[in-house]
Amino acid sequence: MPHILIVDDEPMVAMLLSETVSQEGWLPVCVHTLADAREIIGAQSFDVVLLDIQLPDGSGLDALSFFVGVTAAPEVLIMTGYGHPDAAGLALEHGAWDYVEKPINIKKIILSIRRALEFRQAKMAGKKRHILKRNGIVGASQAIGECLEQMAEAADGDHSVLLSGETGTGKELFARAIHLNSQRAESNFVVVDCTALSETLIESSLFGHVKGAFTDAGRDRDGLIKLAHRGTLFLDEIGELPLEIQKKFLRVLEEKKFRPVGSTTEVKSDFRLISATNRNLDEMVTSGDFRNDLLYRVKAQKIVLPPLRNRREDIPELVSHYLSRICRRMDIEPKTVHPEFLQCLCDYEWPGNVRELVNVLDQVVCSTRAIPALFHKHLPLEIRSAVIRRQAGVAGASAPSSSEPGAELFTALKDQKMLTWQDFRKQVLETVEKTYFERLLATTDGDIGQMVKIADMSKSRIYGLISKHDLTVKK
Ligand SMILES: Nc1ncnc2c1ncn2[C@@H]1O[C@H](COP(=O)(O)OP(=O)(O)OP(=O)(O)O)[C@@H](O)[C@H]1O
Repeated sequence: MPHILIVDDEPMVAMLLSETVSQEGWLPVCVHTLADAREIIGAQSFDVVLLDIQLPDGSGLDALSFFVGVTAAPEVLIMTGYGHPDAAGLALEHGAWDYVEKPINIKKIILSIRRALEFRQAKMAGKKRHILKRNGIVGASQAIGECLEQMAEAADGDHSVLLSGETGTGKELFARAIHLNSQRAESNFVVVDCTALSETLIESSLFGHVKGAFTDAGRDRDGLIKLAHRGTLFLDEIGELPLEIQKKFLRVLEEKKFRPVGSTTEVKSDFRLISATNRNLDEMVTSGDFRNDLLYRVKAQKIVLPPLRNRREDIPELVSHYLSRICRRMDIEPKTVHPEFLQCLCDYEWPGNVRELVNVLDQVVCSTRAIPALFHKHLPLEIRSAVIRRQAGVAGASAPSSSEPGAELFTALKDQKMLTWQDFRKQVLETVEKTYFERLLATTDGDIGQMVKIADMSKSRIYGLISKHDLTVKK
């Protein structure tokens, strides 16, 4: 039910308006000062405000910018004294929906409120359309935010989109999200895995065939392109399409019609194309393995999905999202996660990106079904040792000269003052970590932007390590 705020200091006018509004089935609230209006609008949302100009604590006109500036701002109807055309014009210029002159003509004001409500409904419906369905895309990093913006832009249009990125970065997930948010969402999303189609089958899979077109063609069959009519065709790993098929597919893209294998008649399909690749198609064009004219057609918009190691700050959210999902699926209690477990996941390089992370979590949950808390030792050995090797790589890079922290540990080793391997490793890593961040601070003069770039780590993690070792920029 629409909520109407009436701001008028004349009790008779306020009462009359309130009764009229109620009779229309709308909910009125009356206040007599600007201060009260400001207070109530901060606490409750209204669809329309009927605002008098002359109020005991100021001018409605001056307060107009406040009303039209609040979140989910109401439509404002200014009530002016008779013969104040300037005030009416000013009100409209400053964002009022309409103005009515006093003394109030009930019919006129009801009509104006109705129109304001209709306009508002249409405006809200338009806004709702643009609220993105994330389709399970997790992450709040700047990199993912930029991809979501590009996804929204793609969903708004009907042009071809090329998604590129390493394996497991979410190309198919984003392709589905574009489709779901597009005007084609009600029709099919047809996936064509170009790596899974054999060269002999690819043509009939894409274009369909008629009965008798080849030995096994016992009946007519529609191809995937036809299935995508009015919907979206998703060509996964488009770089794998044989050159001969690329040529035929280019024609389909240009003319939106094609001939099924063995047929003499052309078939039409109105589909939107989204393609994905983890190969460099520009290089494939140079080497003659991909047609330039096709590339030009498939990448009206290109979205590059970042590898997980470049957005490590999303790892904790991904872990929590997938852990609860996996536990739900396996019908087991949710698990808690020890900081060291999470740290190790954040430090790993993730060559297989989110897919690899999901598989690792699956593996961990399977092997710890009855254990409620996950620790570092529950992670697969290859992940733990890869992280250690990576950190030791950093250690190697900052190989200790005798004047640097860390050097004494190596000297200790040379001098045969042996520690246990655990203690030695821990000390080396701690010292090397400190040395690395000391150097990083000195090299960048404490510029966090540069540190993020050089270390390839998130701001929060860098700040965390700097504070752990109590470091400051050395002048
Ligand atoms: N940002 C993300 N948020 C949540 N899940 C993600 C995200 N990115 C990828 N995934 C998950 O990772 C797995 C792999 O994603 P997807 O298949 O979309 O990757 P891809 O880039 O198409 O991989 P490939 O190139 O190997 O086909 C899926 O389970 C997907 O749901």
